[in-house]
Amino acid sequence: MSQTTTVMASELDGEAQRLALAEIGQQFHARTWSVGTSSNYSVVLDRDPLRLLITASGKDKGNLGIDDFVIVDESGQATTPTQPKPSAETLLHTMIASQLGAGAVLHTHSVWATLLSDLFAEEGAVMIEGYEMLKGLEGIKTHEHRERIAIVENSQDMRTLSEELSQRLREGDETLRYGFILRRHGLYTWGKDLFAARRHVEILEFLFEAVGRRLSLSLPSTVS
Ligand SMILES: CSCCC(=O)C(=O)COP(=O)(O)O
Ligand SMILES: [Zn+2]
Repeated sequence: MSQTTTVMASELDGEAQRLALAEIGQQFHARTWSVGTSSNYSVVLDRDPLRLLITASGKDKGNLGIDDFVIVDESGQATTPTQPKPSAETLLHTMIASQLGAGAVLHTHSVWATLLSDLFAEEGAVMIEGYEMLKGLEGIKTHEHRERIAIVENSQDMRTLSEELSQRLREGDETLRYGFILRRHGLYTWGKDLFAARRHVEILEFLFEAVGRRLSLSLPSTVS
């Protein structure tokens, strides 16, 4: 095989993206955001038609191998029959990638996001205000900002869940600008590429922990 053919074959198969997602799994596992088999990660390989590289279902996210991924199409189906079973939550990834044009989607299961999603379920969002780290979210330029991150009731019915979220996104729901937390489940966030999506996970998980610890310490929630 010529050098050009080798490069093209490895791009099609997403080898570099597999390694990048495996590294993210190791890092998120070490941060306790992706322990056990929790979480799933995806990156867009091709846009037209959509080809998404996503973690296979039930894999240890701290120890992903090169074959622990699946290439799926826009409907969440594996593009070839010999691949492992894609994540049970694939439809959320394909919806976000196609509807928002996200280049990567990352889902984590941190303790703080899980607890806050329960605590603020009735409000329908976690409110974050006044923290410098908000500037790590795409487009936010000052700490003098209030962001509300949606809390969505958890479900095992991914088709209904992705349709519900798709509808809210079409309506321009501002609490879905950077992501959402499935109640008692975990965070979904995304970005124009893997770097931006990873940054959003790191920033949001920091902010959730800050809000959670502030409440645990009974510190006032008002910004001065
Ligand atoms: C113990 S994790 C439960 C399933 C889940 O929420 C998750 O994120 C992993 O599911 P997958 O099918 O992507 O392995
Ligand atoms: Zn999950």
